[in-house]
Amino acid sequence: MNAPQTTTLGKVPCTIITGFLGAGKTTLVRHLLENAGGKRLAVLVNEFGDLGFDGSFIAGCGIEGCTQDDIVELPNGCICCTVADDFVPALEKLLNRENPPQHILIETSGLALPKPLVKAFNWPAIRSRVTVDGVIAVVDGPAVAEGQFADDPEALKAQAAQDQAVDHDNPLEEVFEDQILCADLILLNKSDLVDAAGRERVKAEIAQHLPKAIKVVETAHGKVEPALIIGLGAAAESDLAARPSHHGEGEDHDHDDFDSVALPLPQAGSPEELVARVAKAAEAEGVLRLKGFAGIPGKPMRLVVQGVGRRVGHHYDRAWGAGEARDGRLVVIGLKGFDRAAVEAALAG
Ligand SMILES: Nc1nc2c(ncn2[C@@H]2O[C@H](COP(=O)(O)OP(=O)(O)OP(=O)(O)O)[C@@H](O)[C@H]2O)c(=O)[nH]1
Repeated sequence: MNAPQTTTLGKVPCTIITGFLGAGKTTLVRHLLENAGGKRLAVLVNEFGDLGFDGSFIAGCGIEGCTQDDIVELPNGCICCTVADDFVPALEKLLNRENPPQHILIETSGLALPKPLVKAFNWPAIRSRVTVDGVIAVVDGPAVAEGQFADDPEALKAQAAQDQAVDHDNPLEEVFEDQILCADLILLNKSDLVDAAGRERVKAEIAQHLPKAIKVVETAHGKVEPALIIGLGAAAESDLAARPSHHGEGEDHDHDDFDSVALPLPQAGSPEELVARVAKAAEAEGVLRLKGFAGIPGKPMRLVVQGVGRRVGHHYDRAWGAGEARDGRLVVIGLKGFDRAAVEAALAG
């Protein structure tokens, strides 16, 4: 392959939004769409679970000027591993539109590594047409504060004592590190759930993982001035060496560490009852993320349930369509071998 061009002139800028499961990527994308200031945006959204949930959630938001065509779903698991089959063709399709977007937001799945995606911008088919304007890593403040991505300190100590290069054996930590190491800007999100001391601890933890200083901006519900995110002009595809990764050239990203399943979510008598069931499911060994929707008898709206770690939230997002089956569904993502039986038992009530 020839050396990548470094000019960004005439290219459509793309912002890659990365961040662990449930960190707040979709929330940020919605905020950016709502505050696009007249700019024609399009969104490519990739999910690990097969529910097509994030896409429907963004598309159903009723944002003015944002049509169904502007939201493209890439549901095949993990964008970083399906670059040739899914990502490049989807991007070309957007660029070939009669009225192409002025800026493209790409929301990766929470388990995707951003670097292979940045690299894909050097593919001959697209490299003269698009550039990575910036990679934004959304960090789940409370999850980091609670040590979710911390390695087992005993294991690290043992490795160091044996003079072995310190290698993370924690798939959560590896994904987290790869995501922040690729970033041009980090959003410390869910700042409303962490006190000031906690936020400082999280920043120190982030800094510990980074070889260079990257700006960290505190956000709640992804509310950030869009100009901070859009228009960074990073041309990240020409700057790959500055973005180290745990996963080397040609090395496969090990999805075998994680598992996902879509389960039916039976109706419950009340939102509280449904949330209680989902919260119980969230406690099952190895579960990382739950999201889905269900019907509540007598309610014309569908109820969305979101679990990140053990925190479960809910809200009504839209009315059920006329004749639409009110079958609830829940995507559960966890570490390989998570306790599916316990999840199913919890959901059955
Ligand atoms: N309290 C609080 N909740 C938040 C914040 N940002 C997002 N959430 C909630 O966290 C949950 C996950 O948010 P999403 O935006 O769906 O996260 P995501 O990163 O897109 O999730 P995946 O696509 O599954 O990886 C939702 O219930 C959000 O409402 C925040 O700043 N504060």
